Amino acid sequence: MAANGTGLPMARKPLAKIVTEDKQGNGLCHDDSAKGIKAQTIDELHSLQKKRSAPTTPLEGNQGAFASLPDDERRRQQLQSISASLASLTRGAGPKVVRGDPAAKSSQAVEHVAHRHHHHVEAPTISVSDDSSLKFTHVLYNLSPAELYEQAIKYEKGSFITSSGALATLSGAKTGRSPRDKRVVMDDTTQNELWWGRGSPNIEMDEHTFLVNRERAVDYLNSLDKVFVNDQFLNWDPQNRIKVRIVSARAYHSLFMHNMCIRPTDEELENFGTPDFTIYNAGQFPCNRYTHYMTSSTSTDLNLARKEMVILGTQYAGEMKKGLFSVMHYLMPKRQILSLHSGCNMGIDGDVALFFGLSGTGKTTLSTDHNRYLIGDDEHCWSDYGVSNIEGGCYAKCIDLSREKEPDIWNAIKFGTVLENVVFDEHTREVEYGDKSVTENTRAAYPIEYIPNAKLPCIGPHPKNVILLACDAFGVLPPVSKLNLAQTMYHFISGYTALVAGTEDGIKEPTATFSACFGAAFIMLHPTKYAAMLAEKMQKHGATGWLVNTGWSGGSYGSGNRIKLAYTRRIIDAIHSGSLLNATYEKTDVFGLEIPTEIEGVPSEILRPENTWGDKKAYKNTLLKLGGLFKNNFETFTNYKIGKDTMLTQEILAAGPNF
Ligand SMILES: Nc1ncnc2c1ncn2[C@@H]1O[C@H](COP(=O)(O)OP(=O)(O)OP(=O)(O)O)[C@@H](O)[C@H]1O
Ligand SMILES: O=C([O-])CC(=O)C(=O)O
Ligand SMILES: [Ca+2]
Ligand SMILES: [Mn+2]
Repeated sequence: MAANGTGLPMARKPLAKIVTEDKQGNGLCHDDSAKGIKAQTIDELHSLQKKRSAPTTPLEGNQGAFASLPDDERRRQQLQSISASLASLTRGAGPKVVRGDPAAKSSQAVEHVAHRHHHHVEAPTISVSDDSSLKFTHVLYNLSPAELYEQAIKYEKGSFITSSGALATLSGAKTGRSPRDKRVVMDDTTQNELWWGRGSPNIEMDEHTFLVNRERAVDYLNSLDKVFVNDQFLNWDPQNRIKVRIVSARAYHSLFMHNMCIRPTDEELENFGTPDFTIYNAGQFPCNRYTHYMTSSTSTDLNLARKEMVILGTQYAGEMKKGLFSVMHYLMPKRQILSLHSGCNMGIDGDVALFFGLSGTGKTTLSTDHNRYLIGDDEHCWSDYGVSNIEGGCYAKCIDLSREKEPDIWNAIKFGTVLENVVFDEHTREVEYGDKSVTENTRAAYPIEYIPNAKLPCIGPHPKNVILLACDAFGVLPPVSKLNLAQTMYHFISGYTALVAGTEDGIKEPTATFSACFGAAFIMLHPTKYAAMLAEKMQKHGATGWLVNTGWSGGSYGSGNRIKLAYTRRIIDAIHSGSLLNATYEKTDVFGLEIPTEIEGVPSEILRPENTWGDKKAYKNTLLKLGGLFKNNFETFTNYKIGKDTMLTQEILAAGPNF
């Protein structure tokens, strides 16, 4: 490289000016012919860059809360509603809210409104004005992904654009959910309705303590220059759709929920009205350990009567997603609709499969299948009309993600996708999916339409196959077994897996876990309520149950290996196609499972776990050990009746391991 004093390589010969011919054939230098811009100043030039969003189409008739109102009035009412959401319960008014970014000069004081509320709560109202009532809270309302990217990159440390266009973020000290910090308000209604006590995820708190935490969150949010507000929907079944509002402090949280909940159209947003449920996410701010019921600085609090959730002391975005899922687990069964921690997809012939399983067992991986339509990866409802996804996006684990094994998920990680806690090359911004430096629970959250064969709207007919996924760290469960109804219910209630590290805070090594209904952390009623509904629906619609081990083979965790994803996919293919239903079966000892002798594309010897173990004695001991763990776990359920059918209850009790 030649030195020329500029640090740039020296050109050998000056390049000739590029000359183009105009119509008259005169040689013209192209940069002289460029027309001048319209702007006179830099500010004017910048103002040309952004076009005002087109006004949304006026509605015919009086279709919603805000229909037939002039635009200004509608926007004023929207702000009023947000101010009402953010109102302190101990002061007279909601904050002065103004729409737009505080950094953009033009938004200042244009549309501001303060909500005055009529008290329903017996809390002291302090009429003297305090400083908080003097300031404005800027509301960034349903921003677009591009706007949220800019907010995140400008203001949130640890936000970067990866080489594929995703937004890399850090969730802070918590990189998984904190189930021990979940609290649910116990009142006269919930005391009788919900599942409390041993084994239940619902740890009680009282209404007053909830209000203390709510006030803490609201005061924190109002002390900020700006908050993000998302108004969105849950549940693709239009009859049972829920309106949710998420108030948060971070662009990361707003983009995450934009992706995970159902995104309203402009028209739906105009008519949104009052939300059915509101989340106050003040995750950067801890709860107060002096507050009753608080056992750490993290608290995620559900109040079903107030239809509110408060988040303090954790920025892990999955808390919002799973908090809303808990709410659905309460609301839907009241309407005779079964809520499910399951993935769901549909074949070209309309055959629907549900994939149940605890975190990391393969719901997202296996429901995302290039040969089938994806209905959803994690949360569904099963009503009298079929299945519907609760969410509008997917939340995939991305540790060791590979383009070859999971191409659809790989390709979904592009502009708009939130990538949590991944490590990337500081220069190329290429993500190193194998890197666990921040956490093992790295995640990608993307809108469901980023999967090319997503089924939109995300609904489908009644399921034909119900696949229970277990990631068996002991390596003794067969790769696949066919279940009768009683066995399906037994395994559904047991909810066995080896919890893969990371998704729940504090778990570092896989261990055997039992989690009723494959999601005890999110259910609100007693597990037998959901189980009875599942049995009734499976029976009525003739669905077949399967148990698929996506975990170890040839030995336990540490000595055996995880079953190859390619084999699991062949097994799932055989379930979908119906070919496995007609295979030849033999029965296993201890668990009494029906296992097929062969499946196309899968080595037959792995279908029978004991074949794959070198040490047969160790196999037998491990099998008995796991059987014992199942028995112990199920003891708590032996006193419950499952549904109206006493026969079924007896059969379920007998469907467990026998030795
Ligand atoms: N045989 C297998 N079957 C399924 N998944 C496998 C298998 N082997 C390895 N895996 C890996 O296991 C993980 C399964 O995670 P997945 O995201 O599907 O979990 P999930 O059930 O959706 O959990 P969550 O409810 O936490 O989202 C993926 O990282 C996948 O690549
Ligand atoms: O909730 C989360 O953080 C991830 C998830 O899907 C689960 O744990 O089931
Ligand atoms: Ca998932
Ligand atoms: Mn999940």
